[in-house]
Amino acid sequence: MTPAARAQAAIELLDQIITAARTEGAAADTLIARYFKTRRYAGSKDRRAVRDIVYRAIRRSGEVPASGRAALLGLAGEDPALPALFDGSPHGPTQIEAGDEAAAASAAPKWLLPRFDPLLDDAEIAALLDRAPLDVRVNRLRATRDALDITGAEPTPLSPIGLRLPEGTQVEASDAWTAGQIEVQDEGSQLVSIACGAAPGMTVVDLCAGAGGKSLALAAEMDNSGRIIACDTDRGRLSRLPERAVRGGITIAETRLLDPRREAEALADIAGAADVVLIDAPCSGTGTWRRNPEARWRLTPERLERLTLLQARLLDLGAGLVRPGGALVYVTCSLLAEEGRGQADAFTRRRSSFVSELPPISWGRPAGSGRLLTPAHDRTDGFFVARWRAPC
Ligand SMILES: C[S@@+](CC[C@H](N)C(=O)[O-])C[C@H]1O[C@@H](n2cnc3c(N)ncnc32)[C@H](O)[C@@H]1O
Repeated sequence: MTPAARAQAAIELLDQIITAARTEGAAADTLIARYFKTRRYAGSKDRRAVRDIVYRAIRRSGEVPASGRAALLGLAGEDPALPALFDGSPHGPTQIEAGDEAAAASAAPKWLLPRFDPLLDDAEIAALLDRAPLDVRVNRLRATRDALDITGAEPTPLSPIGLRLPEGTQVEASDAWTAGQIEVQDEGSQLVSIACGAAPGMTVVDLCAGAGGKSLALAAEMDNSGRIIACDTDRGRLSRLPERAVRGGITIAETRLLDPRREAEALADIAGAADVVLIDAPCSGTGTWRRNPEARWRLTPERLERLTLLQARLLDLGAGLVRPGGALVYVTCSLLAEEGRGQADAFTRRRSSFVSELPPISWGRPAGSGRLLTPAHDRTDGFFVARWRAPC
């Protein structure tokens, strides 16, 4: 492909990504993969170059751009190599005309800025668009961090069970991954799993387990002894957990598919019985923009309101599963006050018999009754974590 044809491909992809963001359609990565599946003439260098342009254009636009062309023209204002590619050649973008719209640069949608946790200033918000490192969690059941020999791997600065790998490492092609010794997991996600305080022999409910990232980490903390009930309403995600558990040598995790709004019925047999309940709640994902910058284009005030209502409902549901004296842990990969400290304060007001306690960790910063990890301060994905002790 010529450089101009790559620019045109980026415009077409950005148009698709913008439409998908408005209509809750497929993720950018999926759209990019589909696009190239039907364009076999594009070699790996072309695909890498187009992908790079697309993601640079996404990262610099906090607001949804008017079109793919506007997104790229915005980027062209900052990258001197791009304007010349609007050359009107057969496969390239048409020439730039006076009045052509160019997307403005910003880190986040304007309506969202006042809703970030007060700890986040402009520099912290800008850092949400930095490039994320590639972290893996070492599975204590299969290996120790010191004994693993992976080219270029460095210990993660905060997590005692993490390794940071060179960008582009093909983790799933490695022997260590095949042997269940490592799992891809951001350092922040490892730390909030440790903050649950799960120990051997416990009964632990992971209420929003997804594909089991944190369930597997909890199982390792528990030395594969006890019981983990991993729940989710998404059949596709939850169905990936058993295979991952087998690879990691984990036998204590069972999955339970929940029917949205009828979760309590499916959990009646374990009401008041769990030593630890983890609620890794669905959220805006503002703490993971480094990996999913287009998530900013998908969030709307209405969607955020639906999420905060669901988080409150899941907290109340989780509270009913904790045994007397057990722990309730609330985690979000959000850096918005209403999904973090606001949600925790509202729960403490609703359920005053649950005593808020600081998570047993030293990383991050206190944020209301919980702690906050941010890319700028901790070099991890953003997380809020809070913890309560149930009444005896
Ligand atoms: C932040 S993700 C969980 C990520 C996962 N714990 C991990 O570490 O990979 C939130 C999950 O909540 C699930 N969810 C949404 N509504 C739910 C509900 N009513 N009950 C339980 N899980 C729900 C979503 O399907 C999603 O998988």
